[in-house]
Amino acid sequence: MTPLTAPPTPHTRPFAWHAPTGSFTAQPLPHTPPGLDSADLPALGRTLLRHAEQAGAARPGVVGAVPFRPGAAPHLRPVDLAAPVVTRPVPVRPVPTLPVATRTLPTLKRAVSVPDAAGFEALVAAAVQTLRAGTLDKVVLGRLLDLHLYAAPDPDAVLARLRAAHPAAYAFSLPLPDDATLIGASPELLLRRAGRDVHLRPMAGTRPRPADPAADPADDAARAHALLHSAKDRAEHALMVQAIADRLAPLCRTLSVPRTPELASTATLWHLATPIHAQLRDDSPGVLDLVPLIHPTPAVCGVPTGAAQAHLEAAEPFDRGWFGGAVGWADGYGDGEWAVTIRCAELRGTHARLFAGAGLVADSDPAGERQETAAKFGTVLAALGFAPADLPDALLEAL
Ligand SMILES: C=C(O[C@H]1C=CC=C(C(=O)O)[C@@H]1O)C(=O)O
Repeated sequence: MTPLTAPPTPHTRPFAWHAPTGSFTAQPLPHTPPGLDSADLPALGRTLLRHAEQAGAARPGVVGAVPFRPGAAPHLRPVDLAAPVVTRPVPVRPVPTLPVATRTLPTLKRAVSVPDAAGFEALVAAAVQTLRAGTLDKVVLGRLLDLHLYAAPDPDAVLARLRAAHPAAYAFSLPLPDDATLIGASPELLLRRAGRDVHLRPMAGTRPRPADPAADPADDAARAHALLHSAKDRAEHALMVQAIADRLAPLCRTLSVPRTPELASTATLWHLATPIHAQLRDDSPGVLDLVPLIHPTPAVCGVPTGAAQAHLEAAEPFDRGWFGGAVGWADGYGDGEWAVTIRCAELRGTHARLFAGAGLVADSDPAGERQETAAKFGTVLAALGFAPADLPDALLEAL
């Protein structure tokens, strides 16, 4: 097993993308085009695709991330998608057992959550009042967890562990400015465009799985069943699907939206998911036109979008940055694949900033929603070496 420490020089690390449909890594091409701070995703994409072509790319492409806040600048880089693309599916590998020597690494100096556990529950309770008053139908409240570690985690080793534990996820590692890396394993496909075919799989509704689902399959199945038949979760899910379908419909020749959601599992959580398939009316909207149309979905923001955004601006005591945005790639034909940036962290030296959110409706329970965010932090925590059954007290208090 690769040790968790001793990272290679961050700016030489490529973008890595491991999706159920295929995997690749791509080194950003050297670039100096102006306008890189543009918030206009399609225009920025066109500029960088031209640049990739001029730099001699055989298959010009862009990779990067879109922040949560609409209007904030994306982080996009030109790449050559020709050589490094691997189209076969990622092999499903068993979760590795860590040797004892690495299991205890990296040691935790300090853990701080914003808001802290009590603060988050208070924000949920306040949001529930607003939801009951009827001005909002749903809002997704986020938290961050700052870990200060004695040793800097190696992003490549963290990504390898995320992939091993979540083989069906969209696992990514994106070098950011200031030697930081955005890393995660998102279960949620924002959208994939291949010609006129567009696929989405939005998620809302969550239940934790037992610590070892294989050891207690009946309990695991009962939790999944409870989620699938929960009126609260189904209502929250339906709001989201409707909002996404409404945004897509004007561009589509056909739009297939199943009436009932399906169950989706990660290693630790059950979710409700709806696979949506659309056929575009024409070739003109590329994936970089569609991302800003769909984002932010009610899976990360709320319903109605404007009121939910205003609520989050006022309530969340931190800037989400990339959390709740989108991460992925696009090519010169307008095809590409983007995941919702959740179950993620920013790694910067010995500092790891993790993010998690929970979708709230009028009958949400503050303690339950806080526990849900703790379970969602668990994706990256485990990849950093913090096993759920063996969390340090300082971390337990912060969760
Ligand atoms: C916002 C997150 O998850 C979203 C995706 C699936 C289920 C969710 C929920 O049940 O609240 C969230 O909408 C997160 O992981 O931080």
